[in-house]
Amino acid sequence: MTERAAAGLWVGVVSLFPEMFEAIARHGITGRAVATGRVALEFWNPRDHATDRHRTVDDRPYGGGPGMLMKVDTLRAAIHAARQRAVEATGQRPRVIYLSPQGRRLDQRGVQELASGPPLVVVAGRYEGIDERVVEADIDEEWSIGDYVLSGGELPAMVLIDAAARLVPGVLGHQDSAVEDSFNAGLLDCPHYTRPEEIDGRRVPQVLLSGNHGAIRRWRIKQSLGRTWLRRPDLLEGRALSDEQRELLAEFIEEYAD
Ligand SMILES: Nc1nonc1C(=O)NCC1CCCCC1
Repeated sequence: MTERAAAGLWVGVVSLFPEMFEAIARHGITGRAVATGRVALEFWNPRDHATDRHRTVDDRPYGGGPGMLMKVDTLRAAIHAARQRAVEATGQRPRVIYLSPQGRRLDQRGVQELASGPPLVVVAGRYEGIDERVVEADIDEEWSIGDYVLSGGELPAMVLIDAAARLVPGVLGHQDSAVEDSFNAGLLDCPHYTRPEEIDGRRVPQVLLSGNHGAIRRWRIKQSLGRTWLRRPDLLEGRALSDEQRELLAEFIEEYAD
């Protein structure tokens, strides 16, 4: 029996392919978050607002050129319906998000901002996109998951929802100490190991088998800092390190130089 919880995150999704979202709504940590009601997902399909016989949801671009755009009236009807439902369900006006390569680059800080704010309505584009006047009139924020072009906004929407869902209290069973997390947040993860103790002659670092939890904690912080220094030094720029973190990073660098 899954316990019911108040939605820590309410997301309305506007998409022509709502069934794609089963990937996050029906599986794993996010699936359990939805099943327990910690994350509420509701869907609006512009096609359901089409009034013509062919249920048209695309339209030709002014100025010609290849491809189509999402039809304005069916898209706007879906956005407005989702927005209204957000207010009914949460008592708050939603933040309406559009995913596109033209948006602000999503990172963990951005995910934290979105997860801790008002309910979200996420609009997934298709074809060549949406009319700029809909962006101006109905979209509050445009976000990008990276500098590449996908076939639709559904996968970016799922990336955003997945990352935000993990920040909802109770979604991650193993909520570590918040303080530790905040200190190590924004660093690359340390290496992880599980059985067997040896793979092709490669052994698990002895410290992880020692049962010395203090040494294990320090080793993991040192590895996170060291990997960040090696692979993403930009994440360390301007970052305040604790005395312990500075010592551990210095140790890593010294050993690396040897
Ligand atoms: N990259 C991205 N980050 O967020 N979205 C992205 C994207 O590539 N989206 C494709 C969509 C954009 C709207 C028109 C149809 C294709």
